[in-house]
Amino acid sequence: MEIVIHDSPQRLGEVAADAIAALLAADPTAVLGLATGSSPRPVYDALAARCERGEVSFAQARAFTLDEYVGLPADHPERYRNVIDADFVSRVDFAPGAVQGPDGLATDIPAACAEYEAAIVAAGGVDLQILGIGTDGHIAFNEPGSSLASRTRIKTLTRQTRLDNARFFDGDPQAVPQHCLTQGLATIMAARHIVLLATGRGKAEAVHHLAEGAVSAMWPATILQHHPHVSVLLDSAAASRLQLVDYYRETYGAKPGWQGI
Ligand SMILES: N[C@@H]1[C@@H](O)[C@H](O)[C@@H](COP(=O)(O)O)O[C@@H]1O
Repeated sequence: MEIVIHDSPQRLGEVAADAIAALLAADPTAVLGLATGSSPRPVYDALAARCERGEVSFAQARAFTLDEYVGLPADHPERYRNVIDADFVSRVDFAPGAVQGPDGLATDIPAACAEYEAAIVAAGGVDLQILGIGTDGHIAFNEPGSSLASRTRIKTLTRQTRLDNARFFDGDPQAVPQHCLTQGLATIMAARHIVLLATGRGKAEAVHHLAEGAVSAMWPATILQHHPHVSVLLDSAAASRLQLVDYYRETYGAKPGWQGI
């Protein structure tokens, strides 16, 4: 797991955008994993700007989103599919139908989850997965206690996550759906490169567990310690509880410029 610390979220976004641009330059048909939330927005802003300048194209690429609330109407602005469209997909040149997400309105939820897993496999798997992290250490919507071997399924959100996400629902935690569909931890682990972004002191405890804690379903993101290629992009506040912070800064500072993340 590589830890990269920069104080500007824009700089973190550019580091992740560099990795995605390099991937697409090598393989224009690459498969991306997209995350909703505020943490990845600088990545999407950087990529949208590059696409507008003609420096990167998603025309042949495909993408899968991580998770979705169950039961939000198709036109609800907080439906994750609509959020990712507004934050990123509508700002670049993906072909129609190239971006898929779990169907939170499916009548047969287990079948929809199985189909989603099959679609990711049929696309050849995810080459680069963008991730955020919840304050309780969840990734996608894999809450504490999630099976470390889980696949796409329905989950119940914790009170903490509904409180955290109430800011998108006029501050009302009760308005945040109680259920979601989410890629499982094993689904996420199958991605070939994982780039996780976290900023702000509120994420410091979760980031400490992610990088330096014991692997445990109580902190689901810790499963990433078992992945061979994870890049964790942090600001100083999110990195503030890391014991080896000086070592991480020295290591990244001494890295050859050509190497990328
Ligand atoms: N399901 C999403 C996660 O995918 C995201 O990582 C997390 C943190 O969001 P933010 O980046 O806005 O802090 O929020 C939600 O719960």
